[in-house]
Amino acid sequence: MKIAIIGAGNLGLSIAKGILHSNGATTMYLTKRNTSQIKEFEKYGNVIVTSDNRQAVEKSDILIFAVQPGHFAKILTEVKDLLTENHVLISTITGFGISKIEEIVGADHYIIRSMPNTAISVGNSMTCICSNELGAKRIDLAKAIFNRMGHTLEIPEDLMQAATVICASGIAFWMRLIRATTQGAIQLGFDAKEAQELAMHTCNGAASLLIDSGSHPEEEIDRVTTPKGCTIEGLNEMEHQGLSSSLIRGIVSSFEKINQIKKQ
Ligand SMILES: NC(=O)C1=CN([C@@H]2O[C@H](COP(=O)(O)OP(=O)(O)OC[C@H]3O[C@@H](n4cnc5c(N)ncnc54)[C@H](OP(=O)(O)O)[C@@H]3O)[C@@H](O)[C@H]2O)C=CC1
Ligand SMILES: O=C(O)[C@@H]1CCC=N1
Repeated sequence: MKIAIIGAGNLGLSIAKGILHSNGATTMYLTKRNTSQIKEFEKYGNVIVTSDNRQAVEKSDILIFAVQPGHFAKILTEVKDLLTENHVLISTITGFGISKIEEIVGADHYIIRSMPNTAISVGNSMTCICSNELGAKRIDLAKAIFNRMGHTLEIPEDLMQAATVICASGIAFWMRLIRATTQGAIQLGFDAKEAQELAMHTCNGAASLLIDSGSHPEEEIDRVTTPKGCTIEGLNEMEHQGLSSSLIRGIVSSFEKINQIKKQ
């Protein structure tokens, strides 16, 4: 597969690393205006770093756009005359709907919207995807690309903003929970490195339990909470302090913000 990542910033480079990690491309173009910080990627023989978006589009079949929303329309306009019937356009851009993409390049292209997260760099993204009418013919291809780098779920486009909050911003939310757990562990006597090791592997174990068993979180909680024991004591105190409520409120605030950004 010949892949171009237009906008090799935080997310674009995470995708590039995921693709390299999974040997997922025959050639990969990485573009940004200032290429000096990412030249090192050319040490991988099949990677070309350039600021020339048109060259990247001409030489690739799969185009993954990962620029800031304010830059996207200009870039699509810059390359639209080069788009052929073979190109698959995959946008990761927040709040930029399929209809807006079609307005610029036309509806006669395979257009996919995807919402991965930065864990794609280590092959463990949760990626939601949807497509335009024609793009439905390439959705399995897009799923295959993202499944090599984590887990994929096809969703209706009107859930894309919610998916951004849960999956993309979600990385930051879970990081803060891991960090807080680490701070608690330090207070209980572990050094900082061990505290983080304990926190992140326990987090990983909790998610793996649900993924492997398909069980509900409360079932797993019931298996841990000894009557009159320390777990239920801690859990109830966390809830008295608003743990679930603050998480839900944070998610809803994030969603309200994303909807404001979309209107701008
Ligand atoms: N970060 C995340 O976790 C996630 C981000 N997203 C979405 O992905 C998009 C990118 O986000 P993020 O990676 O954080 O943003 P960044 O600002 O880190 O990356 C955007 C990149 O685009 C490049 N760029 C700007 N203009 C051009 C241009 N004309 N041609 C080529 N490249 C250009 C910039 O580099 P330069 O200035 O050198 O050109 C920059 O490296 C956003 O729309 C965001 O909403 C979605 C899911 C997760
Ligand atoms: O914070 C943001 O607005 C973007 C979208 C999801 C991740 N980063």
